[in-house]
Amino acid sequence: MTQHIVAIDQGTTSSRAILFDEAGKPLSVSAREFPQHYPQDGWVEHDPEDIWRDTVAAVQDVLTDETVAIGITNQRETVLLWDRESGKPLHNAIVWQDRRTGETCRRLKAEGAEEMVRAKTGLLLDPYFSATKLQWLLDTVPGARDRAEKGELAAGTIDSFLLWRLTGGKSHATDITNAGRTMLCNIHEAAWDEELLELFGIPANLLPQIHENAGIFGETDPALFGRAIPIAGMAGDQQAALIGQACFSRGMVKSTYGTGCFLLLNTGGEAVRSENRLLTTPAYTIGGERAFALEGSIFVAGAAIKWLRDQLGLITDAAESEDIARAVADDHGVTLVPAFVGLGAPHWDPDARGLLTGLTLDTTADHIVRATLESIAFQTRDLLDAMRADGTDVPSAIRIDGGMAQNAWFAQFLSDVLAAPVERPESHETTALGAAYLAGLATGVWQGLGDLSEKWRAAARFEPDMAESRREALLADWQGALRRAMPQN
Ligand SMILES: Nc1ncnc2c1ncn2[C@@H]1O[C@H](COP(=O)(O)OP(=O)(O)O)[C@@H](O)[C@H]1O
Ligand SMILES: O=P(O)(O)OC[C@H](O)CO
Repeated sequence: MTQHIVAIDQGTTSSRAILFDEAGKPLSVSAREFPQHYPQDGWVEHDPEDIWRDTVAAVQDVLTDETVAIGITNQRETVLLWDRESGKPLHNAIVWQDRRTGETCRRLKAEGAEEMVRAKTGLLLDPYFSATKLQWLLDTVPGARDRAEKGELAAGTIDSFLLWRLTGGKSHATDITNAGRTMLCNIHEAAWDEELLELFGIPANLLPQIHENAGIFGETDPALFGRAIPIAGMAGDQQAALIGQACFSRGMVKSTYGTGCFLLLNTGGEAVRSENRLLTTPAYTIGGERAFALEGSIFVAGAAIKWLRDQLGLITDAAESEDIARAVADDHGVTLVPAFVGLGAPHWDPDARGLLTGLTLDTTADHIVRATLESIAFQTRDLLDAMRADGTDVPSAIRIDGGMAQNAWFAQFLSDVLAAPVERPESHETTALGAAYLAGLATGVWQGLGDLSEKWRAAARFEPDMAESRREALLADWQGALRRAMPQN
């Protein structure tokens, strides 16, 4: 009997549904881009009703009678509050890129909270994570804290909101990878932590139950798709990409280039603590077996290409950046630091802002486009250097995916700058594939991780092809520009 799985991939810029067959082959895709809201400098919001409407429509587009399960993967950290009775959000969701709680984080650091937070969560005190965003919602939305204390409200990341809505309010759950990014979860115990809840002023009754990644989270309300379909897997999108890339052994690494760039190194059952400002994060728990990862998070990757298109009008679509980068001999000394929402790993500077250096009268728009692509490779290099400095074994080849990975010029430049081979898999939908794998493991479509590893194939491999002297010169320019983007550091 044919068995299909639908993966929901709710990303920062688009909501998608992808139908997979038993071979892990994508059969159809439905995607909808949705509006970003920037109410103030450094603030980023999403309307949860946009996300909900687009997700349901995308699932309806691809669903077949043979679909046996749904998996969910999502932009992480983005958080919202909703009414348990009506299911209505109280406010827009506050997006992971949002910096409005920078001051709160600075205060908590000054009060000496960072060590306790790091030891329990593996995270650094930065506005990136959900806890201070949720605290802001409770303190700012009129009546929210009172209603929360009376048990009238629910909170959660996007996975949890979608699950609630898809199950008609029957299931309020999340998975360990999403919980691990809230800054409220003790990742060693896989449980909400009282001391953290108190620090951020979050009532425990707001929060979902934490589950393993592969298992039955609930069933869809039959009113939505004509029948009840099990939701059998959930994971944050970067962990789902790690699974979709079959990085199941300690020492395997993947780097995903969507809105941001996230490099995850599987560290097996050990939660490795970084001395170089990387994050320690749950990778997955499947069948009781826990894996952790070291993560480097860059806030702006594909978002910089979107900026070239939407704000500067230098390109008309993202793919055009590839031909432009090839058409010029070099970047003509131009360097971009895309610190549009501060800088993430390994710098963690919420106050850094974007910078373009090396401009001359003969700089062209094409040089700026090329410098934008280059900046994402330089940031990845900084992450790998931090991992090496932590003494972890960085593997011989890096597996890449996400929208930007389709850009072959970028993939080659990345390999040149990293001085390491870069591999791109057959599947373009690696994140969604990871969510499908989880749902398929829980429903017996696939038997175990070994089964999934065998399916991974490199469709393209990029070998380093740049003189060492040139690489060093480019990296020196990058480091110089980076220092200027963070004057207070
Ligand atoms: N060929 C390309 N070259 C460079 N960037 C690209 C290309 N195709 C897509 N992108 C960028 O990739 C991002 C979309 O990737 P995706 O993985 O769908 O992101 P997300 O899940 O964050 O919404 C966009 O920011 C887009 O600008
Ligand atoms: O939307 P993406 O794919 O860039 O991913 C967002 C991350 O999960 C944020 O941590």
